[in-house]
Amino acid sequence: MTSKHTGWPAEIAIDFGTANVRMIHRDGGVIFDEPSLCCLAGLRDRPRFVAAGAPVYAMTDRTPAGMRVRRPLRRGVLQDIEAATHLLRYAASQAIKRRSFRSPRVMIGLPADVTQAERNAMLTAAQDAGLNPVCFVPEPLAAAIGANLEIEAPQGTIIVDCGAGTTEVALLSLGGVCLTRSLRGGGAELDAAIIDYLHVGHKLLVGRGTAERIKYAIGEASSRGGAADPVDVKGRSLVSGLPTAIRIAPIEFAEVIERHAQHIVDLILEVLAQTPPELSKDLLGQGILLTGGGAATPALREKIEAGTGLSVTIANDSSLCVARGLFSLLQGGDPAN
Ligand SMILES: Nc1ncnc2c1ncn2[C@@H]1O[C@H](COP(=O)(O)OP(=O)(O)OP(=O)(O)O)[C@@H](O)[C@H]1O
Repeated sequence: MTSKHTGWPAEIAIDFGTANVRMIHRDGGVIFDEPSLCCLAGLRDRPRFVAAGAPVYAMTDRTPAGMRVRRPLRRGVLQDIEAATHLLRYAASQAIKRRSFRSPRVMIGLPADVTQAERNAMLTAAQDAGLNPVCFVPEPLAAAIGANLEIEAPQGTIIVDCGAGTTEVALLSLGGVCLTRSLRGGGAELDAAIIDYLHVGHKLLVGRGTAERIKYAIGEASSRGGAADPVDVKGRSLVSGLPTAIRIAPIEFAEVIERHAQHIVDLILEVLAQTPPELSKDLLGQGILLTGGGAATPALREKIEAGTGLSVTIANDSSLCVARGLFSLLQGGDPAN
């Protein structure tokens, strides 16, 4: 069936994020969901593919000389076409193992405010990986469809897609994006802020994976009402140079998390200030929907509610909203119709 959003039918769709890449098949749903990582070895001008996706997660920050873990996207933007091509080729080969399709028509989600250069870079990576032809879909639209929002209605809806490298706020109505603002930063920047805090405040050096786990632990503790439970943190002491473990009360990270959430609140306020009055009025009833993996960031919902006066809902399985929306678009429509 032809998708009304793309004009032609696609067999597979890709949600290529800063942290995770998901490949979705028209008949099989999400058939690949792994970290956006690629490991290459050897000469810089002629690198050899070692691994991509999930196996590379454990290699991060642990590679020997001559081997490098590369992240194709940074802050939501494709910055390493070579690594992206390897990762897409690997993802497609894993998917093809389970499905039989050749040179599939592909739909790729991109930030709504993507530049032509960024779009061209993604097109090159996909084509070099043997994925052709390619069409693009705005990610906030896919996220809204995946969250079962009635996007076709003549009614304003605000969606905030909280990814690892981008945070996008989009005002949607009548099946399209009316207004969008994005922050080239997301959950990965919060991880970096946690690393900085431990560095300066505790003279402890930790890696990105540890910082991300601290973030999850704080969120879990506060969701089960145990916000005071200390979090175990392991790393290298900057004073002794030795492996070190310390226990930290989550409250210590409150300021770091607050600063991160305030950037998102400011972005939403920017969109609200430019929203036409009829759509603005709709938001009093509709509220704001959070999607993306970062939607569960501790205290984010409360901070947005306090800053905007609007109700905030976190979508179910928020990190999979874009993938679910792309799946729906592959089938030529959206669940709202
Ligand atoms: N429970 C949680 N609490 C806080 N953050 C979370 C949680 N689960 C996932 N995240 C964060 O969500 C981010 C990944 O979300 P997602 O998969 O939507 O991003 P992405 O699509 O890869 O990135 P982008 O769209 O920005 O390029 C990571 O930064 C991760 O740490």
